[in-house]
Amino acid sequence: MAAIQLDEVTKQYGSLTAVRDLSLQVEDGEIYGFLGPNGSGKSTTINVLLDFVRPTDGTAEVFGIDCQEDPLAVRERIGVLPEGFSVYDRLTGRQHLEFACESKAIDTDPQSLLDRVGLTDSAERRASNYSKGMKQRLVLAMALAGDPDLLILDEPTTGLDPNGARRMRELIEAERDRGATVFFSSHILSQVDAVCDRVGILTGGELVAEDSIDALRASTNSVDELRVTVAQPDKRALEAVRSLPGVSGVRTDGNALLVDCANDVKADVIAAVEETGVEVTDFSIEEASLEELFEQVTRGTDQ
Ligand SMILES: Nc1ncnc2c1ncn2[C@@H]1O[C@H](COP(=O)(O)OP(=O)(O)OP(=O)(O)O)[C@@H](O)[C@H]1O
Repeated sequence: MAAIQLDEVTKQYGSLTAVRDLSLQVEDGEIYGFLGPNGSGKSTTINVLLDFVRPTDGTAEVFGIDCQEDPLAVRERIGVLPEGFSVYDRLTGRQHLEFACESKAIDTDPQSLLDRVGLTDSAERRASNYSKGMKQRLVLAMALAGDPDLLILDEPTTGLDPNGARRMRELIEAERDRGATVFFSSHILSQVDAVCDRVGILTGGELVAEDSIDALRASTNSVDELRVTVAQPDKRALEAVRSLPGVSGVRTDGNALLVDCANDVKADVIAAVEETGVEVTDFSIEEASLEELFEQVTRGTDQ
């Protein structure tokens, strides 16, 4: 059974369509990155899953339970880091976790949850004195209480420094290893690459692409940079590469040729250099950045 099943979900706010005809399925045990620029409908979709928002049309299910018909049963299966999370200023970190464990009727040790999110030393401090990143980790610890089957994280890496973002990735992976499904939204693409099994890209409320990042890279004609190091730089090699179809630019950097080329012509580039009698001593590939990939997929939408 799918962890999340959306069928033709549409949400309209008056004349504005925030989500249009959205169908997607997240498998049990998957890490799914829900990507899109600001205002593309990510939070609206998450709010439909949580029944904070009623869809105008279509259905949403979590582990086969209808999100609108039985939201409480859905809530029992999930842990949530909402977009506009807030903390209780007067409670300490530990008290937050005690409250979360009590309200979920579980006897997990709050300390173990605080340890997992790196708040061990701040457990007795009031949350009002926490930094934004610490508050976010605290809310995340509350979401982890009770080992939910599905974690829904709305922009979990926003506001985190690189260390915090790395820790978040590790935590997401640990949750997956435990057997949980993780569904998280982001517009910071470089932070999802390493962690997602699949991504869905939303623009203007519509799903415009869905696949693994590698497959998305292969399916768009994103331009990679190939660095070909040669024993002896030679003008003939430069000309031979420049005339190849699929090559959009060539320049030299010391003993290397830097070639902007489509994914499927890299072998041709190396062969063309060798055919001129120039020895290739090394080569490496700089893949198109996720931002470029994202730009390609979402191009033409007016966000
Ligand atoms: N309660 C509401 N009333 C009217 N319009 C809304 C409401 N909530 C969201 N919208 C609109 O719906 C669209 C989608 O918003 P949503 O918050 O789902 O996008 P998002 O992808 O989560 O954006 P962000 O990354 O900025 O959080 C936007 O145009 C937004 O202005």
